[in-house]
Amino acid sequence: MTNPGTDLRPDWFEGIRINTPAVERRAATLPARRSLKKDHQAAWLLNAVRCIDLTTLAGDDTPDRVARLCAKARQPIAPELLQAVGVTGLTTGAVCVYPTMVAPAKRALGDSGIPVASVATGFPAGLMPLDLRLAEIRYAVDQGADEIDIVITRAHVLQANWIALYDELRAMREACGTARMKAILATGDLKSLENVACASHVAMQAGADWIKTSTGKEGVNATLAVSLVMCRTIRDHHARTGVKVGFKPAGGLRTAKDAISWQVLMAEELGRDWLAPDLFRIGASSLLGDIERQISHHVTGRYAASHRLAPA
Ligand SMILES: O=C[C@H](O)COP(=O)(O)O
Repeated sequence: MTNPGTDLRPDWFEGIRINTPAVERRAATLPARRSLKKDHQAAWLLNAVRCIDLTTLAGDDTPDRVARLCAKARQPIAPELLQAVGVTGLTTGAVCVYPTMVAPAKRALGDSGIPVASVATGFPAGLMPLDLRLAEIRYAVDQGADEIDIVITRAHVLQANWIALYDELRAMREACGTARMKAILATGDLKSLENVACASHVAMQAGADWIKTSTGKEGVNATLAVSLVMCRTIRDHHARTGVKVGFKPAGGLRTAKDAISWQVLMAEELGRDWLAPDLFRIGASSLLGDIERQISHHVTGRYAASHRLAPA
């Protein structure tokens, strides 16, 4: 399902005020929430794996590196561990690469059904003429990308130019064709939580299928406070339109604890529907290692019985 979007509706967000200390207090409690029973941690970690956009976005990426990444996406956790917990067919949610790496990724993923996401629109800064940014989207789609992770023009947000932001996002949405679109807000560049909320609303109104925090290249990337604000705008958009928009935190997520904290956020703020890859992705280049270590610990300790591994 794709988000059809709406007309630009500034009245949904203009004048929005955010109580930053309250947001930060609430975000700080999330990693320790009891809503996630310890007994079920392995299942939550396995769920995180299926929601990962396994990413390589480095200047020295090669088709060989991308092929290795795709092999990991197809088999993210050692088969003997999965066997021990009675899980089969686990893959990551997608792989995420630069546009010139889409074709090698498609080849390496074959008939696995794992989607290829491509960044586009002059990632990470987005400071290119719009026609070139749109051409880059069309190139990535032509190469076989199933999902496009676009970056917004931060200046439009900083100048509160919502019409310009909406128009560029609409054009990007159209260039994506049948590919699904993730709108990267680069929240670390946006100066305030109010700006994050306004940009989130505009992106959803313009038809973004997911809103995504960061490129991984900003000084500050995904934080729980920013994610909380974005999730509440998703909730608001859903209440107004009935459309469920997904969320993708990205940048700096490296630990199993991070994977759990963000899932608690999704479960508590948006509900269980937002714990599936259609509505939740974790953008990460180096999160799998720690998750696999923790699952290994669970398997070789007291979590080996598969009946204990269904999500709580
Ligand atoms: O979209 C994904 C990010 O670029 C990944 O950032 P990371 O390398 O900090 O995990």
